Amino acid sequence: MKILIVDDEEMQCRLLGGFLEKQGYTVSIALSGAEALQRFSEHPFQLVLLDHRMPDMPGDEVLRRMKAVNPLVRSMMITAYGSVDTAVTVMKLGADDFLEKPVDLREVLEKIRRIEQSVMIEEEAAGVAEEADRAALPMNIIGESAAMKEVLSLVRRIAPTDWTALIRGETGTGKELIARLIHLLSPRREQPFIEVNCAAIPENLFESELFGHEKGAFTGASSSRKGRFELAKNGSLFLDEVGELPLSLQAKLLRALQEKKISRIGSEKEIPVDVRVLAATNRDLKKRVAEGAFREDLFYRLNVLDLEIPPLRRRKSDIPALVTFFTERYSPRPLPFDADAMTTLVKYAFPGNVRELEHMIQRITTLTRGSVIRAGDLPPEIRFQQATEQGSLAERLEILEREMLLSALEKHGWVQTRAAESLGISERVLRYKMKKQRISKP
Ligand SMILES: Nc1ncnc2c1ncn2[C@@H]1O[C@H](COP(=O)(O)OP(=O)(O)OP(=O)(O)O)[C@@H](O)[C@H]1O
Repeated sequence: MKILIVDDEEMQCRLLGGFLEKQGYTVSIALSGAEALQRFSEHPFQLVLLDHRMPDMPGDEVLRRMKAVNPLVRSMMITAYGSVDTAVTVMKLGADDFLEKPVDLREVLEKIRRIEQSVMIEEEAAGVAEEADRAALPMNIIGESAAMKEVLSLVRRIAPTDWTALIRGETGTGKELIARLIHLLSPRREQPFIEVNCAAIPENLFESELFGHEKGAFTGASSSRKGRFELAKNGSLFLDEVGELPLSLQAKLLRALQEKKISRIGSEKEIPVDVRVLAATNRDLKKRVAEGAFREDLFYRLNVLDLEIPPLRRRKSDIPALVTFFTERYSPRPLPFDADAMTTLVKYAFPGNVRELEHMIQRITTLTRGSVIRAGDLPPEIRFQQATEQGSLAERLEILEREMLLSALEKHGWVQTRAAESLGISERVLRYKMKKQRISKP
């Protein structure tokens, strides 16, 4: 992205310009409104950072004239602290965002990256990347809903870069799947994709897992071992559940990300590591930062690209496609869901998101003997939710009965005599109820 900084304070321009260049941006500076307009007419800048108050021309006037040349230019107004009371006023001046002096560099970076993301999305909407969007994905991902289409579109745009991405979303929404997709769409696709589940590794083993160790570095280190950073060399490192990373390790991770070098435990030698880091969390990391449980600097380092995967209940139009997709995956024979069953599923909130749906289909396809799945075949929690909303006593009892039958049968390895005994009914009654509830041994 090409950025123009306009401010009559030269020091301010140089400071900001130097910082943004280090972040990989192409930066030019102009020390007056007139100079800015001159430069703007000569170069296609995509973003302008403008001081609101300049001696020769107010910032908003400069911006107005720039927009006459290029209406798509993005802008941020820099205002003296407290001089413009609300963001709304700045937006009225025509800017996309604003910054207050003294400028906080990290804030600038965060805001610029947000603008970049929104530019990408807009270009997408304008059809710039329509062709790329139609190209098949290198893996099976269902994305029928507008929300998922937007996620996939953003993924296609950011995949070729080396930027770190923070993938946020509730459990089971598909964060890991998206991380793998980013890797497969990136120039690193032939290189390893290495996963680290930050919640699963005990704190005392973490450093060694991530950075490796030399022989004899600690008791039990009988041979030297590469850490996952090294294993991911030239590829991508996926830090799952990054919010669980112990504070003691956050500083070490940050250093590795900043310096792009690591040292194994027990060695002074620095090993360069070229990895792209993708992180995922189902926690509110900003809140963790506020609570002091997560380092703010690490958060900004990871959150260069912010990808949010919406929960399934907010993209219900994906449910039918996912149902078909998983049924085809798990059922050896065609097994359609009737309209009633599908409606029941679409109404359900899926607190466990796509993973819950996947497991449910896996279970149903093995348990059901019929050739069509009906609402009655759905697990009790799904039917029960419906029943609590609208069901009669008889319906609720039926659901409860099904749940009890299934759990007794599973508990007793589908030995009907024992299941019947545990339920306090005869085997004949059990068989009758199983037939009525369309339950058969998987
Ligand atoms: N859009 C999708 N299309 C097809 N399969 C999906 C989709 N989203 C998720 N899945 C499947 O759902 C399951 C859960 O996805 P995944 O493990 O990526 O979720 P997650 O958000 O990383 O979960 P967690 O937070 O628990 O780690 C996986 O088997 C994945 O393949």
